[in-house]
Amino acid sequence: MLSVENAGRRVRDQWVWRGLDFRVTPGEAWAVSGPSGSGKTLLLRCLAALDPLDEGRILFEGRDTETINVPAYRARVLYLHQQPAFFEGTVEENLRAVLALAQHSGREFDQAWISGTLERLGKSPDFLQRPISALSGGEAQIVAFLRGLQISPTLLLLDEPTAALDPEAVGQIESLIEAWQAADPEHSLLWVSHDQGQLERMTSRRLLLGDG
Ligand SMILES: Nc1ncnc2c1ncn2[C@@H]1O[C@H](COP(=O)(O)OP(=O)(O)OP(=O)(O)O)[C@@H](O)[C@H]1O
Repeated sequence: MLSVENAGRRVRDQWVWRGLDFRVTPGEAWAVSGPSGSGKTLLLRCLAALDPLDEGRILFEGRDTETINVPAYRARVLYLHQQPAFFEGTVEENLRAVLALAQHSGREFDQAWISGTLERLGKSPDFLQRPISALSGGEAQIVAFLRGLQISPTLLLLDEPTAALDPEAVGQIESLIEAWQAADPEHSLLWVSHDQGQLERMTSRRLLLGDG
């Protein structure tokens, strides 16, 4: 699914990582670990086509991400981080807004999936009408996941999405991701987390970035 070949990234004339070579096959869940500053976020941003490499290449389903159609790529490869951004309005308005983008034309708001998922997480039906500004950090992260997962990505790039959440919210996000992974044998992820217990629960392969 994803092939990283001899990848390197410099910041201020110093290599953060170099000679990075690994392949993610469909269905795999990878932990990305390493000390602070070892370039974990930078790696996920490069994989999400948000930052360029300085050498090497990234292939997604055999195609070089340098030459790929970026909006179409981002519909398949979803980057989720600690502080999702929303516009003012309700949860439902924010979920629907994504579907109005050209690259998702033809995709309908899936009321049954959204309601069923919220019910499993213990959220009442009026959750969809809550203003974004009234959500807790954990609830906002649930909305960010619903917003992303409704467009059926294949690969999730998770950059400490639960780092600032209480244990109940962490459990809800983890169950959401488990259900997503179980729904399709192609669904794969890379997860940056400083929580070793979480990485042991949620991943089975490990990429360790060194210090410098
Ligand atoms: N946009 C940028 N401009 C300049 N330097 C950057 C940029 N992004 C990252 N860096 C630097 O690159 C290095 C790697 O940063 P990165 O955030 O990827 O590390 P990390 O392993 O995710 O760290 P942490 O575990 O603390 O989140 C750091 O030295 C950081 O200061």
